[in-house]
Amino acid sequence: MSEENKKTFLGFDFSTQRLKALIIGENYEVLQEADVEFDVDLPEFRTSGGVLRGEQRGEVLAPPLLWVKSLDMVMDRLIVAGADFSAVTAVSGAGQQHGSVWWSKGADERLSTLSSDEFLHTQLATAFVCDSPVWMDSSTTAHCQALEEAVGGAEELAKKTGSRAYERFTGSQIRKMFHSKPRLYHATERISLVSSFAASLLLGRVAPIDLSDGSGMNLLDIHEKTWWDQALQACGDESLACKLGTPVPTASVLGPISSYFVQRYGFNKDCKVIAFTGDNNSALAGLRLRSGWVGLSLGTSDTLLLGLQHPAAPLAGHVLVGPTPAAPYMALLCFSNGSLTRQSHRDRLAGPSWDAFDEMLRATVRGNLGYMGIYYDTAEIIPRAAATRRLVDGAGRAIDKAQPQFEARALLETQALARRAHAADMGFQIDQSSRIIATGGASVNKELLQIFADVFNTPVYVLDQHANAALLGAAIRAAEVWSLESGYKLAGSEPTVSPVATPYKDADNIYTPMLERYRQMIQDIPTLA
Ligand SMILES: Nc1ncnc2c1ncn2[C@@H]1O[C@H](COP(=O)(O)OP(=O)(O)O)[C@@H](O)[C@H]1O
Ligand SMILES: O=C(CO)[C@@H](O)[C@H](O)COP(=O)(O)O
Repeated sequence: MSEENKKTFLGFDFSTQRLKALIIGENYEVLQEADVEFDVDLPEFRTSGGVLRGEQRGEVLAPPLLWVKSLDMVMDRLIVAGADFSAVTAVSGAGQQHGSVWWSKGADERLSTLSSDEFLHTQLATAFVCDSPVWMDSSTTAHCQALEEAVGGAEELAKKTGSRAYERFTGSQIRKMFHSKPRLYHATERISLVSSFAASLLLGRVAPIDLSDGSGMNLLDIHEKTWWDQALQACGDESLACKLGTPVPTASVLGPISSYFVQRYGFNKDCKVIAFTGDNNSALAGLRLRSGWVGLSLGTSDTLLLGLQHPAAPLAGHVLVGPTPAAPYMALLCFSNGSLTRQSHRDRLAGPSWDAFDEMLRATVRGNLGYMGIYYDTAEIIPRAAATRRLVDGAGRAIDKAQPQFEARALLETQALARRAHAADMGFQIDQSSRIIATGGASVNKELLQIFADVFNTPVYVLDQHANAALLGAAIRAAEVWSLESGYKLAGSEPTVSPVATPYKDADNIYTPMLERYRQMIQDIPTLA
């Protein structure tokens, strides 16, 4: 194929701690990639782990301008990596779920008239009315209760929207803004999710919310695939539907890339922007989960993902509209104490090196002589609990601390036990015939994956093409949705997986009793009011 006809596809992942970008070719081979780590590369925003703590208890926010500036930066880094933007045929992306971006009046106009001589962040400095509440926010318990009451109870809300009310879901966050900061609510022209906000920057107008990420708001009827009026009324006023815009299927071509990117970076004016979606939704698309396969995303949060053919009505966990026609619905469980909690205890126990931490794990035996530990550095989502710490020895006695190597293994084994116990409670069927497909930053850690394999008594696999399925999924979705619309047949090869950890024969004997001990331990953890 001649250079002029070369077609490439660009994917972004605006996740909690960094912005990642990846260009793939027609065979889905990785050509270039770059990333921007918010805390390190943009210290002027003073984030820790990509977020800021708010004034009120449980508030967790991120400045949207941080994400805008990271896009300016990652584009330059892609150029340094050798990217040829003129070959990019379509672009799509993923974003951390549930977070809301509050655009000020005139946002659409401003996005469509950006000057290519200047950075995006200098031109969008006043485009937002406030910082964005993100998925780690747990400050909206009262609004969750009010939302459930207004629609006839938790069960009714779960039946319609796929989830009972959750603090981080966008509906209760909007309700909080409407009631506690009405001036900001009314000064807002449009409300985006992080994913649709990011798409807006590429599109040059406020982009629609996609149905898959839109189902993480407690506002969408996941059966009818429209906003649910009763939930909208419970969370805002009659202007809310306009502020949100009409949601679109995730496999939608939104339009051509904005002239800003054509003029500044040399994109072809026919390059298409495909709807962006949530990072877990995008991971599901990237992992191509087959029947019996369970996705395990080890990003800032730990999430378990499952493709579904039909929506179920859970009282815990979430059912979302799926991101691809092959997965019309998906199930998701999210644990907030994931990588950042592992990282902070690694620092405390072993210093800032994963190798040193892994060495500690190797110095202990599977089952950890019975030491177990619950470490919630931040409020936990499953089970709903405030930040706390519980450590027990082999006899089940509460202790304050243990030798560092026991604490290291206790943290990881108890995290894996929690994922297994709650997955079982919520109807995820995982047994020896299943496969776990791990992805995300911590999926490079073989010791951690071995623990998951043993605790679940199930082999663990990873994607061969890339450690980050959300990012790869974004680029692949760009390629496939464009191909479907244009009728151009792509060579694109299926992503493949390889085993990285197989359970030992005695895994069940060791971990089944520990599963029961975990269940007893959480009885004593006070749940959030
Ligand atoms: N070798 C490793 N072992 C365990 N965790 C790791 C390792 N390398 C990176 N991580 C974790 O990966 C996390 C980042 O994962 P990533 O998927 O990029 O997060 P996000 O997408 O939420 O921004 C970091 O917080 C770090 O703790
Ligand atoms: O809240 C959820 C899922 O419901 C989180 O999983 C966010 O989507 C953040 O993702 P990561 O940055 O941890 O990948």
